Amino acid sequence: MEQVRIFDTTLRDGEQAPGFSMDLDQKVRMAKALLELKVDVIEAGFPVASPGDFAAVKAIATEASDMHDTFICGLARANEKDIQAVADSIAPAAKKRIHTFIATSPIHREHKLRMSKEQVLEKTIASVRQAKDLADEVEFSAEDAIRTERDYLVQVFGAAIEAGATTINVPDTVGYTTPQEIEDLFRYLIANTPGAEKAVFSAHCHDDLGMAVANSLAAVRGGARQVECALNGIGERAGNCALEEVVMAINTRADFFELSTQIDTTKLYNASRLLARLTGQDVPRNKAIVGDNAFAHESGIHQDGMLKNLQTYEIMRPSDVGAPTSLLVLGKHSGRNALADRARELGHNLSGERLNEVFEAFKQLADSKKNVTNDDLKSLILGQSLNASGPWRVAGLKTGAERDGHATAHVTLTHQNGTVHTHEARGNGPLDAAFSSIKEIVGLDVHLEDFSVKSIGTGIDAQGWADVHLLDNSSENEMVVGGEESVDRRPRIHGSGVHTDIVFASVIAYLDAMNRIVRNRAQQS
Ligand SMILES: CC(=O)SCCNC(=O)CCNC(=O)[C@H](O)C(C)(C)COP(=O)(O)OP(=O)(O)OC[C@H]1O[C@@H](n2cnc3c(N)ncnc32)[C@H](O)[C@@H]1OP(=O)(O)O
Ligand SMILES: CC(C)C(=O)C(=O)O
Ligand SMILES: [Mg+2]
Repeated sequence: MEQVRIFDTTLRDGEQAPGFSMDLDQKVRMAKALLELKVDVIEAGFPVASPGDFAAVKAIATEASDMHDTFICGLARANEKDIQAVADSIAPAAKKRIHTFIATSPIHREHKLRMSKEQVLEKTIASVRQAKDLADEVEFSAEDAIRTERDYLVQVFGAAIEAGATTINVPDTVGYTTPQEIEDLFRYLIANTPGAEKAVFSAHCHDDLGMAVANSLAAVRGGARQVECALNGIGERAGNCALEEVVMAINTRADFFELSTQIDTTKLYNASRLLARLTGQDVPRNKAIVGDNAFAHESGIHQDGMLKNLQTYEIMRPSDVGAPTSLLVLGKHSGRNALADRARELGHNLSGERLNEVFEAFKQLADSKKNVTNDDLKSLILGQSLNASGPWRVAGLKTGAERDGHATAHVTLTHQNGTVHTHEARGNGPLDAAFSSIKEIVGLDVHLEDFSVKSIGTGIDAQGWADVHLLDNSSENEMVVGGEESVDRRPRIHGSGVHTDIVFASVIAYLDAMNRIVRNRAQQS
């Protein structure tokens, strides 16, 4: 299959965007990752921009001094000083490319460069000629090509090829074009530029209208055989065409494009993360190919499909891009099949009514918590089994603080015989008040001996796990006092509760212990 060259400009166009500046060490580390990715060209910087960028480009060229598959390139305006700076900085590289550019559109010619068409043409020829003697290859770009008159563009490109440029880059500098328009432009340029057969045509698309990748792929359909792109799509303003996206589109839809690249796609994820780490700019969750959600599924229907066949909802394997394995995230959109699958992984076989009960509790939890973790699920299965074994269940709880430091709790309990009971009590705090209400409704004389709450997992929405120990004060269990020793024969009953609200968790725990006492008594009688 014919190959499309991947020209990486993470370290030049990417780095020149606000927030993405890198120092020499960082640029070299990134360049090593790009070499491992096997990009065809690394545009390492704009050497005349600063002594630091010159040194970084030189250090990268030195790193690539025996790398014969990757060109090291630097950017230069169409003037002698810039071109010489690129030549000097890339000198140590095994393969050297000078990239020189000048704007060709009327708005740039008239207002920015203040040059006539003829002057721009002359600069183009002079700079390509100079660069040709200083590197293995010369690339010429007509900045803002998309907004340039087509006949003039053909003239400039023809002159650049004649002067020695072997790559002709057609930038959509301001992200203005559309897929149909750019495909048509490439067909036109390749058909009409004198000497076009001696050059590789290249696309350099920006993302101002969110079409950089689509436009680059359309350019490829129109005959482009080099795509300029940056990892994570970084670059001026809204960024450049995202390297990982364009590469995986060509790769995944080889049936459509009938083309390939030489990129080792299994290195994409790590390279993307390295860039994020070095620049301190996180990859958005929903970023194609490398975002956290690229291979994550929360909705039940998708999870069910994934459990039956991965291809139902994934067009690439995570391993194709070096990403962690697909993730079924449990949340409020998940279904029973995914819940049962995760529970099985955790050692609990849930099915039938039991699965329904846990599922109901899970949905309640998921409504109050973004992600339900394995810890949450384990405690939910355990806690739910405690809470499920009545006869009493918590149906409602409202607590409030009073000015004098006391609190009130309005508790509603249901009994398995279908009755509903409510009671409001005052206490020293919301728990004291809630426990009094429960005691009143259930009608048991108990003593709270021990109580604790701990967090399961971390974060503001972590669940609370409450443990309660009650002493059953019923008459047959009275303390026996005799001689020097007193023996407390009251049974010590334990209860647990789990909830994102710790007051609720405590109430469930208290009621769990109460339920045990009720069940014990029923058994005894
Ligand atoms: C579309 C792109 O991404 S182009 C690359 C953009 N990247 C950068 O600009 C990052 C690096 N740039 C820099 O560090 C600085 O701008 C430098 C060192 C290159 C130049 O700095 P200065 O000499 O102070 O010039 P300044 O940036 O203010 O203005 C740019 C000058 O270059 C001229 N110029 C712009 N493009 C070109 C070109 N391709 N060829 C020749 N001259 C050009 C402008 O007309 C302007 O000239 P003027 O000073 O005569 O008006
Ligand atoms: C220098 C050129 C290639 C550029 O970055 C642009 O026009 O966007
Ligand atoms: Mg650009």
